[in-house]
Amino acid sequence: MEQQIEKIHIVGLGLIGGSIALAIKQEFPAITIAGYDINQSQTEIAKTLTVIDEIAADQFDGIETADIIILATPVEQTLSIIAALSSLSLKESVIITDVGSTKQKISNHAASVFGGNVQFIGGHPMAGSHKSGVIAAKAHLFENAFYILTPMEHTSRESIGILQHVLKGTKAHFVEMTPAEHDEVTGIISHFPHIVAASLVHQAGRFEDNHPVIKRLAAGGFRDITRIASSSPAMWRDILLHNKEKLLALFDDWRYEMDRVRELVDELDGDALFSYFQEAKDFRDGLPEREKGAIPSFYDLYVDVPDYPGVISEITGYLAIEEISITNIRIIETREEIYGVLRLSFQTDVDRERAQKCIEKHTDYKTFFS
Ligand SMILES: NC(=O)c1ccc[n+]([C@@H]2O[C@H](COP(=O)([O-])OP(=O)(O)OC[C@H]3O[C@@H](n4cnc5c(N)ncnc54)[C@H](O)[C@@H]3O)[C@@H](O)[C@H]2O)c1
Ligand SMILES: O=C(O)C(=O)C[C@]1(C(=O)O)C=C[C@@H](O)C=C1
Repeated sequence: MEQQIEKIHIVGLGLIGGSIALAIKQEFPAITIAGYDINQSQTEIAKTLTVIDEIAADQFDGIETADIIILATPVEQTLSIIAALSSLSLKESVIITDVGSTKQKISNHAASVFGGNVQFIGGHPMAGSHKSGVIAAKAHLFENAFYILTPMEHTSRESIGILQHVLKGTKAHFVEMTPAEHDEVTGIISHFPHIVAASLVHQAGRFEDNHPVIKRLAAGGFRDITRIASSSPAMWRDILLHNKEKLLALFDDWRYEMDRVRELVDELDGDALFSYFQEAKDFRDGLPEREKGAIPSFYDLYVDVPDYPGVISEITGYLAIEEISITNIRIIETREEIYGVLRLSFQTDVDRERAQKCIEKHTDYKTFFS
């Protein structure tokens, strides 16, 4: 790598900015990472957790000496930061990138603001969480995920190589596409599903007056499909505002889809309904699990546990001793006799395997995962 990267400046120290900082630091401990977040407490937590080495007093404090600038704010904020950056004296060789979930507006804005004078490379790690904030940041958040890059026409291959090298610690797989293709694809597999998740929650909420028990009865299916409805409202407001055209087309497509299913139900067409679910199952089961591409947001481990008070804290206590973090825990089945099944969810399959070994070491509870 020709250019020596000594300092990285990150604006936005939340889940993604923090996770990228941790991943870079893990791979390149000698690189200095300075960071700023508009929420002072986020900045302070990031420093306390050594996610960053230096606190930038404001968005651009010390940015003139940065080799790489990473914008990790909600996408509407990214636009205004790009505009502000254009009037600063930055390193001639500086590389600027973002992590936004939308690319067209950001890339067009960067092109109009920077022209060919700055190496701007749009970026989007296709992994994350419904959680927000630096407290949720993890170095391995992007492991095995796709990291989409949307370079500009004048972006040099050398700059792209440098950025990919610096981001090597993410253990993500880099793929390049145009901003337009990016917004279309992510509209289908990310943005619109978030609208659907939130709409299902609104629908349940509308029926809660007549059925107050709805919240208590909401089980795995509703919880699974609506998990992402717990994501950051600010983030998703901005994403929808940035991807309006693609999403309007998807609303039309969704209406067609709902009318199609409605008709099958109305006609009590059992065969067609069976095929409808079978084809969906085949597609969903075909999603790549462990290779490149779609990765499960969580890796689940099932534990057969005796149904007595304290069994959950017993299990989590053993995992805490070995510093194995859990992303979710739930009793998913209570059998007639004395047993229940705990479903423990982990961010990676490495954590899951460590947990399985830990539980088998400390207990005789049966564990299993698919
Ligand atoms: N959450 C995900 O799963 C995910 C995945 C991939 C990409 N992204 C994208 O990453 C970006 C950040 O998302 P996140 O999940 O880290 O959200 P987050 O809420 O965890 O972090 C965003 C941070 O930016 C800060 N911020 C907002 N405006 C700012 C400004 N003007 N200057 C400095 N800091 C500012 C906020 O205080 C917050 O701490 C978004 O553009 C999002 O679309 C999110
Ligand atoms: O894992 C989650 O909770 C996510 O929603 C992550 C997710 C997505 O899959 O839609 C959300 C936004 C991003 O731009 C990329 C990934």
